[in-house]
Amino acid sequence: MLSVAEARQKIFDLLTPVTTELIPITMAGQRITAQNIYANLTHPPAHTSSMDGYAIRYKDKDHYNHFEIVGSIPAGSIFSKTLQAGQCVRVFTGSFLSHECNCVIMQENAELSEDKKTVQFHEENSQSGQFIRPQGMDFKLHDLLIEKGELLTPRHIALAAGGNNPWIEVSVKPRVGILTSGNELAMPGAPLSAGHIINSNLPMIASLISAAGGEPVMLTPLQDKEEDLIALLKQQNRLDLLLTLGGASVGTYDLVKTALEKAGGHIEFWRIAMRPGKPLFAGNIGSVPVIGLPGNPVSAFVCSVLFVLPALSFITGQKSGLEPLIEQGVITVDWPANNTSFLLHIRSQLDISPQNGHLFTPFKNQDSSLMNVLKKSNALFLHYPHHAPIKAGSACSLIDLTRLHL
Ligand SMILES: Nc1nc2c(c(=O)[nH]1)N[C@H]1C(S)=C(S)[C@@H](COP(=O)(O)OP(=O)(O)OC[C@H]3O[C@@H](n4cnc5c(N)ncnc54)[C@H](O)[C@@H]3O)O[C@H]1N2
Ligand code: MOO
Repeated sequence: MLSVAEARQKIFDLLTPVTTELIPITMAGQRITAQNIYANLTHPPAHTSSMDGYAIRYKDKDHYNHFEIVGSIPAGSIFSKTLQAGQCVRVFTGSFLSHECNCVIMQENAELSEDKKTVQFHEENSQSGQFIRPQGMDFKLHDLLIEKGELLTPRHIALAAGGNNPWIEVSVKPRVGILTSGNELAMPGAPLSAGHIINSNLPMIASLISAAGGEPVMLTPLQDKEEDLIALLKQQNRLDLLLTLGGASVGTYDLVKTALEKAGGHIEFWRIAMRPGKPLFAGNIGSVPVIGLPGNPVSAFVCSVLFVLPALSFITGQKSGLEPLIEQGVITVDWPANNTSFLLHIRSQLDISPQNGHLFTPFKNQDSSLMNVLKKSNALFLHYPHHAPIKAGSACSLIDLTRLHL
């Protein structure tokens, strides 16, 4: 059976990066940059005041009791004169300053004369350059602001926009088809007959795809009927990735793999040495890569973390963010040996505090159908194959799901 790393590499080999598109900066939030973004101007464009007050020549500070006010620079305007000895100019936060203005005194430390033509400063310790943002302090023309492959968070959007980039080249959102099947499944809210359970995987995986920057394409849920599966699979040629859910195992009604082959598709591998998620398969139908997720909700979720999110990163060229990061945490309870050849992903509650660091507690019931345990789990503890029992207080590997916003 393949290891997780081998299976992930085989999935990458099936994938093709999406194309790119040019979109307005106002629409570019949460997208992945397809090109480096550069500064089209310098920011700030000039020396600017960071306070409301008066700008002076610092060298005049100790030589004058009263400074003559020779002008005012409201935001959006330019001061065209050059300050002479003993002169000052009224400034506001963001005012552009000429080069000889190298000290700003806050208005709280200034006393205007009655005729408002002069001002006296009561500030002992003013420094040269105080309350002045030098030209280009943030970035300079042609500076690299954001690299290709970065996720555009609101922080990135501020920088790209501030660098005067009205249009951004981004990766097209990958269209990810989601195909659920099973006679027992009814969508939330649909009439329920005896023997039915709710199709929770479809909403779960759709929300996971959206959260990861993809466009979920929810295909009509099917019954366990091979001909219907074949017909639907044959139509899927406009997707960047197809996820099937359920029917991946060995039961009489686990038809998805054979349906894929009969529809003209190909299975690259089936089964991996992990739990939950052992029956995962991957392949393709025409140009569309297919990942076959197991039907148990927890298995589908864990496989999505380990395989679907990295696949989306690969397709969009995202450099970091969706890869599950393996960290260390300290287990709070004794945990039995892993006597299997499977890498176990144990659902756990992780608590991070400055006093205790990363402490985690696995849930006792690790059944892969339990959505309630999954909801409470913010971490997956990696229990390696053939590992001895673990004592409380030992350091272990884990994946912090909150880092993936899951
Ligand atoms: N004899 C064996 N039986 C099973 C094996 C095995 O190796 N030998 N593997 C087990 C493992 S591990 C898993 S995981 C499951 C996966 O099976 P399938 O991928 O074939 O999934 P189904 O049989 O279709 O469903 C499993 C389980 O999940 C429920 N389910 C399915 N789809 C949904 C959905 N969209 N929303 C909510 N719940 C869903 C389904 O009702 C079943 O209860 O196989 C084991 N069996
Ligand atoms: O691997 Mo299954 O996914 O253990 O429930």
